[in-house]
Amino acid sequence: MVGMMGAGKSAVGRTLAQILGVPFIDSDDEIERAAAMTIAEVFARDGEAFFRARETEVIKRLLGGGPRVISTGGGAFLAAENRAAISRAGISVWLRADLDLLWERVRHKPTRPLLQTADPRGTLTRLHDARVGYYAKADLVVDAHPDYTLPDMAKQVIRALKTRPDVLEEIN
Ligand SMILES: Nc1ncnc2c1ncn2[C@@H]1O[C@H](COP(=O)(O)OP(=O)(O)OP(=O)(O)O)[C@@H](O)[C@H]1O
Ligand SMILES: O=C(O)C1=C[C@@H](O)[C@@H](O)[C@H](O)C1
Ligand SMILES: [Mg+2]
Repeated sequence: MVGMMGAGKSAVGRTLAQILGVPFIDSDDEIERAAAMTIAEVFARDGEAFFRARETEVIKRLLGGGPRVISTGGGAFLAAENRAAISRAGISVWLRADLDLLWERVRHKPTRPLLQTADPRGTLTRLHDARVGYYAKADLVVDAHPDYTLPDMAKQVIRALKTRPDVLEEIN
């Protein structure tokens, strides 16, 4: 799962993995566990570049396992190295959500270090505009909508996956 903060990568990914009966792993959670710190603490103590290096390591390691759903962090798909690793080992799914929905979902949580600015909505907008071209490189896209539940979203992802002949057999 790739896409912006608040798109639902973690929540939809977890539901999707349950439906498919495969493990679910979240790269942000893995980084927090390995560092024994929150992402905000990693950013504050070691900086974003350090976080990005750990993120690449974690994603490459997770991609080496068996069939699974991996939810990445919102910035992961920006790096060409990560995109290449993901497309070698898996299928990327962009959860596309518009800014109003993203903002609605991130505004109440102070856990995202990149949004700790004087104008978080403006920051979210700038990040979105700068990133959308990278997310568009994903293999598949699924649109989020305020009325879609997590199972609705997971089913949309499955429907998109079924357009891929290489996964059709595995998820039937
Ligand atoms: N379809 C949905 N229905 C209801 N709530 C949702 C849905 N998708 C996401 N949410 C909620 O929106 C919030 C943000 O979702 P989530 O944490 O999955 O985003 P994310 O893409 O993983 O963001 P990040 O890049 O910051 O990790 C969560 O509280 C989640 O439960
Ligand atoms: O969009 C981003 O760059 C980020 C999203 C989160 O998932 C975390 O990976 C971190 O807060 C950075
Ligand atoms: Mg997440």
